[in-house]
Amino acid sequence: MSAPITNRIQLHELHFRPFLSAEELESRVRELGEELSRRLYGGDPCFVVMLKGAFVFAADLLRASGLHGEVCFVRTSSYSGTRSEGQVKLLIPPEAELIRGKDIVLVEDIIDSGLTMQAFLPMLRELQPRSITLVTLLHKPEAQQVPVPVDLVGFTIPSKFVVGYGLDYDGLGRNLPAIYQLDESY
Ligand SMILES: O=P(O)(O)OC[C@H]1O[C@H](OP(=O)(O)OP(=O)(O)O)[C@H](O)[C@@H]1O
Ligand code: HPA
Ligand SMILES: [Mg+2]
Repeated sequence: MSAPITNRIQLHELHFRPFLSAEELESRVRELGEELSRRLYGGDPCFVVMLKGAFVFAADLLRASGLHGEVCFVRTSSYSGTRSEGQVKLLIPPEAELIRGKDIVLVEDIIDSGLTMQAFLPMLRELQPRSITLVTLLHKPEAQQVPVPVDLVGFTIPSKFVVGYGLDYDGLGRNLPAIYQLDESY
């Protein structure tokens, strides 16, 4: 039998404590979906989802928004364990023909140092979208090293490593239905 989601968990050598419950996530994602739908009413949206971390959030957000539009997946990578390596690699680029002239909803799971968005936004702008609305589930303002034009934030959180609901520690934890925070007392 699997452990209840309210308990502490261990991924590899690190311990994590419960931080945001599945119910809190569901309710905030519903609000974000409604807000997006208000902002983009009458627009011509295309959702750009940042893999891998944003896949769970995006699945819920897109359904909550009720908007019609294509979905495009992009993959960047910079994290090794709990640290950004600084160098942002574009592993899966966006489909240019889905971006040009569209109102892009850029879906991120987390803005931490800001380096991923700092590297990716110019690449996206080069494809000439009509507009970009950047939505992130989590934002760590105290960890941010560079400015990022964020439009919608689910939760502003402290500068501690988190996992679950799409976010990983070294590949694990993405399928947890709630979000957990690193417990450094172990
Ligand atoms: O603001 P930053 O410090 O750049 O961090 C945010 C980015 O880091 C994570 O991606 P990661 O590179 O770990 O890839 P993943 O989504 O596949 O886990 C996360 O999903 C964001 O895309
Ligand atoms: O806190 C985090 N958790 C998981 N992945 C991340 N990528 C940037 N910050 C984080
Ligand atoms: Mg990651």
